[in-house]
Amino acid sequence: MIETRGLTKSFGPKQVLAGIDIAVGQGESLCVIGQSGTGKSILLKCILGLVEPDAGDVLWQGQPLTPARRDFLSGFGMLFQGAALFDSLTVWQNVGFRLRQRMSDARARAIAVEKLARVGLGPETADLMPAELSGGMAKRAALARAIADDPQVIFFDEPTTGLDPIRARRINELIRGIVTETGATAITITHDMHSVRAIGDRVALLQDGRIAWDGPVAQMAAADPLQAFLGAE
Ligand SMILES: Nc1ncnc2c1ncn2[C@@H]1O[C@H](COP(=O)(O)OP(=O)(O)OP(=O)(O)O)[C@@H](O)[C@H]1O
Repeated sequence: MIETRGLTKSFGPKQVLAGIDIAVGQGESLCVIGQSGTGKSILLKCILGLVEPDAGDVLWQGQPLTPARRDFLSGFGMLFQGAALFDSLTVWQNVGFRLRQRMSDARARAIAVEKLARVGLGPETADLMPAELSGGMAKRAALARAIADDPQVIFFDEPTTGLDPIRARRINELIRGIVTETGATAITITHDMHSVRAIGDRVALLQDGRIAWDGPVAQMAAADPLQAFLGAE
């Protein structure tokens, strides 16, 4: 279980997070939505320990995730917006990046090839360079990297950004399948309501620094605060 309690963060006079309380249970998939600039990325960075909140706590299994425990997060998976593959490494070296720190290249490569297969990329892609991949393939490779270490928690930052609707749908379906089959906890930052429907069990709306609505995806059609998002589709 990952939880935030009373997270606040300001930049100068601007308060971006004004007390965020969210809890995501083991195996649950939460989507955080909100308009551009509402602080979704800052919230994610606070959870990951990349930004220090002004106040509040991030808890993992009931215990505060202090800087000393942040190394826990190195075992978590992360799909970055725009894939963010390392240009100078091959696809399998990207996927096996963390694995290579604690096992032989042969073993890491075998796991990388297996994870690439899970996201629909054949073994022939393993030795390509990221520049040789299409946008959709790069996103898949990045997804394979996010799951390479069988993480308990996976963060997805705008997973469909830059993809056409068909590729976006395939990525959403892949994510949902992977989250379900691994039982991982998933936190997805998105403004794509198709992603919310495909990936999420629950959705939280971030607005004016607070969670304006938090509930099951199945109930969002009747939620007043979400109407602007649903109407924009
Ligand atoms: N290092 C920083 N210094 C000052 N302001 C910042 C900093 N980082 C973020 N902000 C501000 O915090 C607000 C929230 O930014 P954030 O990137 O979290 O928004 P977002 O909801 O993820 O937006 P988008 O959907 O466009 O990515 C923005 O107004 C941004 O300008």
